[in-house]
Amino acid sequence: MTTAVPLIYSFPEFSGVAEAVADHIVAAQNHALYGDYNRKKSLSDTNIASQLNSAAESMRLTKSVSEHHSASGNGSNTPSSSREQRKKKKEENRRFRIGLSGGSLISVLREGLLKRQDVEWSKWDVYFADERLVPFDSPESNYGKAKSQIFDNIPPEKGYPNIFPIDENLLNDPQECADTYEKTLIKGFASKDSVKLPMFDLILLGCAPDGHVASLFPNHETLRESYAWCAPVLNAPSGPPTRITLTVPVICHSHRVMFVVEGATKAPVISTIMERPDKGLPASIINEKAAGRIAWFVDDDAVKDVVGITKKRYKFLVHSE
Ligand SMILES: O=C1O[C@H](COP(=O)(O)O)[C@@H](O)[C@H](O)[C@H]1O
Repeated sequence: MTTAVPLIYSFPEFSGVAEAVADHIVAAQNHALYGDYNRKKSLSDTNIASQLNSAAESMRLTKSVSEHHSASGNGSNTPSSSREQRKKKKEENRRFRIGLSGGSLISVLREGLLKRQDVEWSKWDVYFADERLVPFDSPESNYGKAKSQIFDNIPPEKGYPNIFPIDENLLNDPQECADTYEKTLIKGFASKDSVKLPMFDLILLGCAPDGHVASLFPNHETLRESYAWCAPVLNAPSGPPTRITLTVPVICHSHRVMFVVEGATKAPVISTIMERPDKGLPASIINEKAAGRIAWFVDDDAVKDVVGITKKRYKFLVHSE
């Protein structure tokens, strides 16, 4: 039985969810890139380091994963100016590393993110929380959907993210596909130092009516995977049967985890997640293990059956430009 009480932000309409989700993502982006939720684009400010709060800074330093910092070391006049240059270079090379789910989440992101001016797309590394093993041009492909609905619609002048889809040649071999995706993660998160788990800045999750999260299905053995970063799924009970998914330890190691769920069809499962954590649905497991770093963004329909939860009023973190 969990004692974790997640933050739940509820909105009357889809547009409210989309707006708040986008704000939360941009805040996470700014925090990852600049250590400050409200940091605006300019990188020329060499005092940026003083604006990093100590928690964010120590987090970055200790995790010491693949921040692609090639120390410049040239042209420095004094020790302090070369230190400044190295610091600046490091700041310029910072990436916002996000894990994306598919499904209904994609339209929320499309609605919320594309209209914003402060998404620094070119600094995003986009991985997938799960993927269905179907061709990218199938409407069932999480990558395909995200690409056609979001990434292909980013105005060119706003830059383009680094996107890491699965290897489309491995659709018939779920184990190999999962292993290969794990290697992609290792390259992105642990190329310099070995790390036990990758630490995403943010993982975005949906939740299906049957309670599955990413491609972690209720009662499936992948829920208990404690070693692999990425696991194959062979017999999903709904949608495409073969998939790969990030594992529970990886999701729960993320700096932040966001659930985005809307619609009355989700009301029964949300009520089970919130009121019967002992049922062990995947979302309840994540609520428990990532306690303190989880926020739910829902519409009122999705939480209409839940009694006795405290819904928070969302306070926008990023000042609009
Ligand atoms: O199969 C999947 O379903 C979940 C939930 O999707 P939704 O449309 O009910 O929000 C999704 O998060 C996951 O990425 C997807 O592969």
